[in-house]
Amino acid sequence: MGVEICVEGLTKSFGHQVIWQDVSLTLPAGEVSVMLGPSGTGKSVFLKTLVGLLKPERGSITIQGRDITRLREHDLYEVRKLFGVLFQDGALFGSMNLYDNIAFPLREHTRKSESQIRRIVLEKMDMVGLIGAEGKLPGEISGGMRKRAGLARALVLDPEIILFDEPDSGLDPVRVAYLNQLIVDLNAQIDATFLIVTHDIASARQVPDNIGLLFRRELVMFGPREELLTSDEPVVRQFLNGRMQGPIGMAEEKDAAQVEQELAQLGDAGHTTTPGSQELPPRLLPGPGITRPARWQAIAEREGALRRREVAGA
Ligand SMILES: Nc1ncnc2c1ncn2[C@@H]1O[C@H](COP(=O)(O)OP(=O)(O)OP(=O)(O)O)[C@@H](O)[C@H]1O
Repeated sequence: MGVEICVEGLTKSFGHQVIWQDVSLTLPAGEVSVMLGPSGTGKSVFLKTLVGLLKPERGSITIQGRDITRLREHDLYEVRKLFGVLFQDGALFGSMNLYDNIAFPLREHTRKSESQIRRIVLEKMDMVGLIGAEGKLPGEISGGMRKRAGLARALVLDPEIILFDEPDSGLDPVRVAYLNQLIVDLNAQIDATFLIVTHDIASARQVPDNIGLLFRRELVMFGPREELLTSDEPVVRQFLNGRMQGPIGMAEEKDAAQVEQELAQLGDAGHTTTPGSQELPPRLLPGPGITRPARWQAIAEREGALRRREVAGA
């Protein structure tokens, strides 16, 4: 079972530039959460702060009863072993074949024998569909395969928490669909806590249990998928619909009068619609033969109730 991460009142700045402030959220154990936000709102900085690579100015990050923002380097090293991180480009070593890339954390951080390492590496390569590609160099394979190799490497130390930094960037829609299915299947199989930073709205709609949105140096919302997807909050709606009209501008936020005018022209002033009037798209389910975690029952009931309310209100 993955572990819960509890973030309270977190603030991160670089010099005078506040990246985000007073961020509070709980990533529930074993669930998949997605963090959205316009470019430059500090999503990657958030991931790096969670894993202890960046120090926040204020607030706490509690994992297994310890506030990791206050740990010394040695203790932090231990906590980091709970994490697997999939970086944007897979962060593979170009001169090593996939087998050696994936074996690397085991050789660095454990005393396992080469035969034990072989068993683990092949098991993880099998999970991500890379059996047969052990001898390939990163430069010889596609972007999608590199992501999957990076994911296999993030899995070898059996992490309790996996952070994904834009796993879908640079992939075509079909590869993104396969990767999303792999993420949902993996979460059902290993039950770790997942946090995914993405710009892909289709993925954000289908994959997670929870969604958060960073904007204007704050966490605008964080909550169950169905709450965000049916929200009438103008920033959330603009972002999830990928449109220009709304509070989010090209470089900065827009002024209130302009936003009001745009939303009125769109016939979509957030405050005049019925709360929760947005449609809830279906969730991506684990593939055939994969046992669904216990929480799926509760989620299905919650979403079913919401759909019934939608139908009754239509
Ligand atoms: N080490 C650093 N020192 C100073 N500023 C930094 C550092 N790392 C990030 N920043 C700044 O923090 C801000 C947020 O960056 P970050 O990469 O987290 O944004 P993001 O939301 O992930 O963006 P994108 O969606 O485009 O990847 C940017 O203005 C960036 O320049």
